[in-house]
Amino acid sequence: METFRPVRLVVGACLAFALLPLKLFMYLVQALGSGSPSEEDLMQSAPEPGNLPWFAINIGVALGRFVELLPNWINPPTIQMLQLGALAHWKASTIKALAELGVADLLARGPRMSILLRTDHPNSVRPMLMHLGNDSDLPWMKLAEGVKLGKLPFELAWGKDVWQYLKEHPEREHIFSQAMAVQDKVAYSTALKEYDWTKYDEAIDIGGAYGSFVAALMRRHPGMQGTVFELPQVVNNAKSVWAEEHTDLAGRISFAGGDFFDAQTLPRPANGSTVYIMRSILHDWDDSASIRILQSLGAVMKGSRAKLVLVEQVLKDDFVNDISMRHGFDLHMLVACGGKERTELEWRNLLGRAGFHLNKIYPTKAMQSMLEAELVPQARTRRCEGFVASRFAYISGHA
Ligand SMILES: C[S@@+](CC[C@H](N)C(=O)[O-])C[C@H]1O[C@@H](n2cnc3c(N)ncnc32)[C@H](O)[C@@H]1O
Repeated sequence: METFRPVRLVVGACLAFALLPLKLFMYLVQALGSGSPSEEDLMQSAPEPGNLPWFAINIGVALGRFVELLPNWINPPTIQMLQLGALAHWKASTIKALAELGVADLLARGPRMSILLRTDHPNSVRPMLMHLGNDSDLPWMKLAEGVKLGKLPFELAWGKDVWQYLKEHPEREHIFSQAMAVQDKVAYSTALKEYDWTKYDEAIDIGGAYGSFVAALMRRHPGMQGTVFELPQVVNNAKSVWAEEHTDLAGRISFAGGDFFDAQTLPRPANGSTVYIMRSILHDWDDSASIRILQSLGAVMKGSRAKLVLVEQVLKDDFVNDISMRHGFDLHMLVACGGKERTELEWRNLLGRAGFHLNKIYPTKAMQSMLEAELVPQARTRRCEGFVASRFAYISGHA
């Protein structure tokens, strides 16, 4: 039987009150430091956690986890479970409804509310919340049914896979591609800083949506050429976006439409040093589809010195006590497209099975890491396969 322990209440309340002066102190420092922020400050301010030192980020994360656990000391388990199961959903649904309805735009001239939901804020998360709301809520409701039937929740909800759905609803596809650019706003420039991109003079972004990542990369490295490779209908929109938003990069960018399962349509590397980038691509797909994508990329990289950089999450092996965004996305990928987030070992195995070697993982101060990989020369792959086969024969012989 569950009991509500008064001791917990007292300890929890003490801890909460102990944190209050700290919070007040932080508000005071903020107020003294900047005064009341003007409309212009709010519109232009783009906080850059990428500039914070690692120790500050680690302390922040640890403090955050600690504070997150405080309600567990105060609320009885029944309330906690209801909050997790219902309140969290109601809060999220309200915010997604505000995003879809454009309420923050309507309030722009009124009290300063929900500024990050405004369409015109440089760090607006509105398209991401619109995608997560309108397109993804229904599939989430089909999670239990999907598990029972062994079917993808997205397909149960909409009758087709996410890529076909987006193709048939161009207005939702536009929101989805804009939502992908939100990754640059929440991940800031950390992926651009934590890896040495100067060794490349060409970057080919495979499944690059509207090319926001490659644009930021090219701006940072003025000698770099770029290519956005996408589905034909997306690449057409990408061209219009570049004609409006990235005119400073005109002449250095190319566009190619195709299908990353078909090597014939993929851009080949130029003579210099090329990096193929796949950001948030393989987490959309299960292992067998991911291997097919990697293999078609391997076919065009063959014989060149090109490298592959995946920008993806790397899950920790133990996820006890960690119902974080990372694991939330792991489930979301399953719901939305049958994909998954992967641990380091899973990435290493996946790349290995497709003929790549994972050189190194570069963590960033955002959720994603950069995984640098290169194609293993065929002779070496065959030697490895031979070695594995001989070991297998040896083990079977002794079993
Ligand atoms: C999760 S989004 C990532 C977009 C982009 N890399 C980013 O991080 O902003 C996946 C992208 O893959 C593209 N895509 C899906 N299937 C594709 C295919 N068969 N060939 C090429 N691109 C594809 C989608 O259009 C979409 O833009």
